[in-house]
Amino acid sequence: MYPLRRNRRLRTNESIRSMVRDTIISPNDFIVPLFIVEGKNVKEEIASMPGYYRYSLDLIEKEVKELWNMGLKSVLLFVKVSDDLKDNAGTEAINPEGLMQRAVKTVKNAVPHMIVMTDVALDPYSAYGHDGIIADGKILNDDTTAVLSGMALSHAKAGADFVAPSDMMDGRIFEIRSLLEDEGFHDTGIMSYSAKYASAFYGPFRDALDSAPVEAQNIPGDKKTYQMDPANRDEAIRETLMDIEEGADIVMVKPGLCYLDIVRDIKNAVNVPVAVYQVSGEYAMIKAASEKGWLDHDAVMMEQLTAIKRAGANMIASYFAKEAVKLIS
Ligand SMILES: NCc1[nH]cc(CCC(=O)O)c1CC(=O)O
Ligand SMILES: [Mg+2]
Repeated sequence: MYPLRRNRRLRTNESIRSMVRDTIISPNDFIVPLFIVEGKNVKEEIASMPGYYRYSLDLIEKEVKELWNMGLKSVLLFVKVSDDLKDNAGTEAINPEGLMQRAVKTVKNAVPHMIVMTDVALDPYSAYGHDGIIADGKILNDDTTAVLSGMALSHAKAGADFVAPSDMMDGRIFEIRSLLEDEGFHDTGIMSYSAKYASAFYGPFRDALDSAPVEAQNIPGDKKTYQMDPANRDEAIRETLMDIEEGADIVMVKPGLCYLDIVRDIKNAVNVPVAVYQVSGEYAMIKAASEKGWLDHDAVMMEQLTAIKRAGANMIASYFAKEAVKLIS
């Protein structure tokens, strides 16, 4: 009881605060998302993600070497596909000479020990911006998972360390794991976007890849029939436990900040590493508010990353990875 207990004693100065601090951000915490485009010498800033760029393959080499030298150990690759290669079947997604497949080789060549993760989903390849094949007013689940497993296999063949299915079709982890095992890719891991919500915070990402879903064939221009309802909590545990049973090595909660209750629920419920994706809209909010002078950029960035880790994240996919590591080193 007060005055025997005075909580402020442990906050007296930075020395004692650092000794009692629970959560420390380090370069090992991060997965760095990278946006890749065709072309040469391309480094274009994404309008709704100030300070974040799309790179052509020749410049990606230099970028991943820089990341590695900063202590960052993992990248998550996304490709921007030109409109003429998009269709309803995701044909280009399994092209062994596609941009993603070449990107994996480029990164592994440049920095062999960098953990390369690849996005597995049809939306960048879909004429409709959907993560699945569409027909008769529906997103076809099982036809889609058949393509996704082929896509994952082609990434594994290119040298990906982990494939990261971000689509939320049912059963895709099982389909992918089974095909990877059948084809001898026992060591290729799966990081599953297992609890991914139908969030409005993905807007800037869809600008980055020109992949926003459109209304077509009686299907609305949103992803609510496959991504989760932000109102639901227990469903996130069900989704996550199923993906672990189906063979996921790492599970993920996405987005981050608004879903930290889910992160903690899942952290308590599973015994595999939990990743959190601090998504494009979360990045954009901090950039916009700090450009206006309304928030302290670095302080808010570190506070949010710390909160995500404190909630239970073993790793964080974040567009702030480089800036955060620069700040703490
Ligand atoms: N399957 C696509 C995918 N993979 C990662 C993100 C969002 C990432 C971000 O906003 O930073 C999305 C967008 C979506 O589901 O529409
Ligand atoms: Mg699922």
